[in-house]
Amino acid sequence: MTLHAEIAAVTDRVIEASKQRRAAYLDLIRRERENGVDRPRLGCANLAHGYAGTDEQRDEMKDSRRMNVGIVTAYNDMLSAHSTYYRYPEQMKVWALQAGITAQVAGGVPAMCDGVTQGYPGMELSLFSRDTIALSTAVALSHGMFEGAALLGICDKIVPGLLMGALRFGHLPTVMIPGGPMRSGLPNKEKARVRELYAEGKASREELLEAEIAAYHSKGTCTFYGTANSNQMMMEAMGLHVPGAAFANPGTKLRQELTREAVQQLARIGWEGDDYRPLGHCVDERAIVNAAVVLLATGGSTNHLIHLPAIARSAGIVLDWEDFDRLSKTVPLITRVYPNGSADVNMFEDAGGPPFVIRELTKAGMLHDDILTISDKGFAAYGTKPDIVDDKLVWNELPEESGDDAIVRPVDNPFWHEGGFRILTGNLGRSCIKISAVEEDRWIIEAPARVFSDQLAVQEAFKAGELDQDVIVVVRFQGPRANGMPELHKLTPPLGVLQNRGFRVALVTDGRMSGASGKVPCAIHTSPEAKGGGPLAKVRDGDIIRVDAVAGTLEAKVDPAEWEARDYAEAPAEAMGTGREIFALMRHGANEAEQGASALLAEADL
Ligand SMILES: O=C(O)[C@H](O)[C@@H](O)[C@H](O)[C@H](O)COP(=O)(O)O
Ligand code: SF4
Repeated sequence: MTLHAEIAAVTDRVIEASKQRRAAYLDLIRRERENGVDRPRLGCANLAHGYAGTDEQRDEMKDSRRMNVGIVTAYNDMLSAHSTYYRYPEQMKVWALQAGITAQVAGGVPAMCDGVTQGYPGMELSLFSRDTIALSTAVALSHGMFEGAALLGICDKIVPGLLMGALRFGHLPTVMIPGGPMRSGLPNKEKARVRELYAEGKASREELLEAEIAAYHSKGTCTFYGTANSNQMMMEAMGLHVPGAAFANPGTKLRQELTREAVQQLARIGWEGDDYRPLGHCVDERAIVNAAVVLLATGGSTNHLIHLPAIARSAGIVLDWEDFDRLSKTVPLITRVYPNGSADVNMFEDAGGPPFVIRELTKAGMLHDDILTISDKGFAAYGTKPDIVDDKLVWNELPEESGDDAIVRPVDNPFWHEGGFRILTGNLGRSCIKISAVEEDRWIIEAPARVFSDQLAVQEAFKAGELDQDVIVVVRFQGPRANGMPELHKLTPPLGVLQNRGFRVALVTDGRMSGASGKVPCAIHTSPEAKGGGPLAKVRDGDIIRVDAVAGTLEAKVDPAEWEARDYAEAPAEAMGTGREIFALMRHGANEAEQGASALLAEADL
């Protein structure tokens, strides 16, 4: 397969931009393998402490020829997606012994459910929970007791955080182990309809709660194609899962066997054997470009415009929004999964799922098919479908045709000839917009601004009928250094109602939206952020603003001399409560969204 010229050119740009950092990273993980903290170097007391917690396996663990796997788990009952991990370590320890290795829980990491905190103060810890997870992963693996790692995480910031931490131990072979989506409940579009009725006072709270519970009804990942499920698609394209593991439902034989295979595959790629596959070699510039390509081809979450650069930097790789913009102009949109359509991930999986996407993009030369995957079947395996036949895990070729061309299509018959992402630039800064879920007649919005400093005030203004007009809602001081860059997804229903009423509306913010946000045009991640002097701090009510996703511009149409002379609005005081005050260190040190919005990376000069 010949690689598409633009994919090759963007990859070369990433390689060039990463040269020094990547060389330093590869040297670090070489040194860590040769003389880092690991079991052979630990003293007897240290080892005794390390074995005591799993004394039932002490004899096997003392046999240092056996690989010991460190399990890092994000289990909790707050995320429906992660509640499925409850018994995983127990099972994995048994499967490890069967594979001639051992496994221990190296540590747990925190995980926030953005669905629970959406619209509430906890959401201001959401982005920084990613870096907290990275730190917790490093604490777990710093015990030096492991020759491999298994990372149990699925949702939004958890996969990025786990990878950011584990990549600093990139000398270890590492697999990502997903848990799968819950089965389909109330369709996402129906859920959104009831929300809009409630926002208009046409549905009761009881009716809304019933609809929400019918949508989010059991263990497993939510079924919309948001940040969590975008993670799974990207992990497949990076070859960090067992092939095709993304969307098998929890509690099924297939899910169990995929997890067993992950443990057994780790045993096969350990560093003593001749098939050593360290994480830091798997995650290279090509794997990162693969992740960006599948994100764009599937209309994935805009949060990955922040998380993927952060993951990349943790491996010495520099990826920026220009790379995304260029890839988006080349990579076609070949899936329609909510919010970019009405199907959910279970229907996407049944129609062909990630294997279909990977096979089709590979055939079109849009993916690097020579990356080092954790599977020894090679990258082509990620274009095949796992199944249980005669009680055994097998991989089958997919049918040539899509199982449903309203959900997933081949590259030569896409839903749209390009991905759904654009950079916007202008006198309001550098911003991102995802238009794959926005009607084409709303890609250019020009209207008077209404300016807010928090999302609750927007909801109050909506309820008071103050927004019933063409309007560009500006919500500023939502950047990482202001209040932790929360998602403003609770604004989707009121803005959607205004749009349904026929008004021309758009959102402009230095904050984020959810991967589940869709139909309203939103210019997000606007940088430099308002706090500290970004241009959004100059906007005033009534300014005419133009969001133009066709030309790629974001402008306040204000006389330049007046604009120049304007003062910056004062940032609100930093909030207290819900633990926000102890995250000040992460706010104060955060770099720009395009670099990952991370104090961790900024301070470590990554
Ligand atoms: O980026 C994402 O995918 C979102 O953060 C998602 O994880 C979050 O849970 C949303 O809030 C869910 O959508 P609803 O709030 O509409 O249920
Ligand atoms: S997808 Fe979002 S709402 Fe669903 S479990 Fe994960 S974090 Fe929570």
